[in-house]
Amino acid sequence: MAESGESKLKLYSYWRSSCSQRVRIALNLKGLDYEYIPVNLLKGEQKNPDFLKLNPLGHVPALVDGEIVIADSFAILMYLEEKYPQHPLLPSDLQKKALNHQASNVVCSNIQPHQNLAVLNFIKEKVGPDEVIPWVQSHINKGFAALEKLLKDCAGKYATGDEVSMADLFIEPQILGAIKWFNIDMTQFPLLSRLHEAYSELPAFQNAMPENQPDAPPSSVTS
Ligand SMILES: N[C@@H](CCC(=O)N[C@@H](CS)C(=O)NCC(=O)O)C(=O)O
Repeated sequence: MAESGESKLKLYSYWRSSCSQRVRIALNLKGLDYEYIPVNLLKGEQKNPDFLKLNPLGHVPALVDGEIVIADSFAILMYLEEKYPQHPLLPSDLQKKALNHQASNVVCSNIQPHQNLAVLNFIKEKVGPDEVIPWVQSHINKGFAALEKLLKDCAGKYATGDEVSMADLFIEPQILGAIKWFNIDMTQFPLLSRLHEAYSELPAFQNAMPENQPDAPPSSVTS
């Protein structure tokens, strides 16, 4: 909740954006009320001058907290963690904390950048439309195989133990996208498949799902 005298948090988001979904989950877990401001990536609204003032890279998400503007989901999560410590996203155990950073970075540095809209449009145009899906699949498969190995000895109910932590916020949106948009065969990844099932039970994750966002088209509920 916004404290009295403080303005409500604003999240610039796109319903299908996995990076935005990470932040939506964090806000839900921490019980923070926020205003959802849609940025339609397919219409190119991320390149509008007003939005570029918030993030010169022209990417969602961006979070505005009073006078403070932060873009990049990792930076936003770190900010939320310090300013709103309820429901911590990082364990105090140093090794587990490092593992959370590493697993999160597998998704945000080694998988998601390869499937970004601008990258896919570039491949479609310069290489060929048939190469788009194989390109993304190769990066998702490589990253998911690494996550299976990385997490095999430490996963509990969730990625790094029995509490939801930061790695989970990166993993679930990536799995959803892999299944929904990139036709990944998840039977190759039993641990990630099990985690995906566990996340589907949690209201903070359910409410952050793409189809539950105000800018999701009605057809997305069944697609
Ligand atoms: N590292 C950034 C990446 C942000 C990013 O790539 N966002 C995508 C959506 S998930 C985007 O806005 N793409 C717009 C485009 O490619 O034009 C983060 O984690 O927030």
